[in-house]
Amino acid sequence: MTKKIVIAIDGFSSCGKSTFAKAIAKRLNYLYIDSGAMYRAVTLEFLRSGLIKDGKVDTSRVDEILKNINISFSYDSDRKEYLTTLNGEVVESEIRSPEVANNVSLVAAIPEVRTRLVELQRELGKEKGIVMDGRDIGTVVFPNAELKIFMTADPLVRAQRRLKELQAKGVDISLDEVLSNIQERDYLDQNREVAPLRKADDAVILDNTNMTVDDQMNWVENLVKSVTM
Ligand SMILES: Nc1ncnc2c1ncn2[C@@H]1O[C@H](COP(=O)(O)OP(=O)(O)OP(=O)(O)O)[C@@H](O)[C@H]1O
Ligand SMILES: Nc1ccn([C@@H]2O[C@H](COP(=O)(O)O)[C@@H](O)[C@H]2O)c(=O)n1
Repeated sequence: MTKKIVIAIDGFSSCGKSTFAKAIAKRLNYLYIDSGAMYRAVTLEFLRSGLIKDGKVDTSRVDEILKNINISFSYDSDRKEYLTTLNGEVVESEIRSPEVANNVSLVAAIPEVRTRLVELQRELGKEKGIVMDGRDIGTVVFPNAELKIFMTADPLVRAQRRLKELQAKGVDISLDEVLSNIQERDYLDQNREVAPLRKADDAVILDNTNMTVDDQMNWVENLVKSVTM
């Protein structure tokens, strides 16, 4: 009999956290939660409400909007995808837009936003049997997670992977633009005052620059066994 655990995956932008987290969740039949999608959904709502102008957030209406926001996830078995829902609307492609990517780290630095989302994330993980990826999952959201992984990869390799993905979706963007967004988000995420991106002391580092997803699954197998048996 194996015990259900919490697996926290943190790391830099676009290094493959969600790809890896989804594969682990599928293997273990666990719930997968993309905490970045929650910050992206809040950013989309702020943009739609006109709260973000010239790289600044009008903080006077943040509390009011957060009070009325509803974010949830569903698994679409036809598309074999997890879909993020904002106030009843599936916003999976909208939250991946360059506009959201360019503003999300600004929004994620607002303490009220983090308080609200951490509360939701803890609620989702209270039954365990969950893999959650993000920036502060092992340090703040689930400091007692049984398995913590901190992911990294060469920034240029990350940008090339992301570019390929965006181009396949028909997004017109250059490698330089993708790379500078990744580097800017890494900088803002590591240097904000509240819950900055950092490796938890008890996290295991995974650099997947030269690894396939299958290599990563082989790498994690014994780690999972060691904490679930
Ligand atoms: N080991 C790998 N080898 C090659 N490509 C990969 C690997 N892991 C993930 N990818 C690809 O890299 C891109 C980014 O992966 P993913 O979206 O999982 O990253 P992420 O860390 O969750 O990103 P974000 O920080 O934006 O949420 C995707 O196109 C994915 O298919
Ligand atoms: N736990 C988290 C998760 C994400 N963020 C912020 O959201 C941005 C988007 O996340 P992705 O995982 O989709 O890249 C990210 O750059 C962070 O600013 C966060 O702060 N905490």
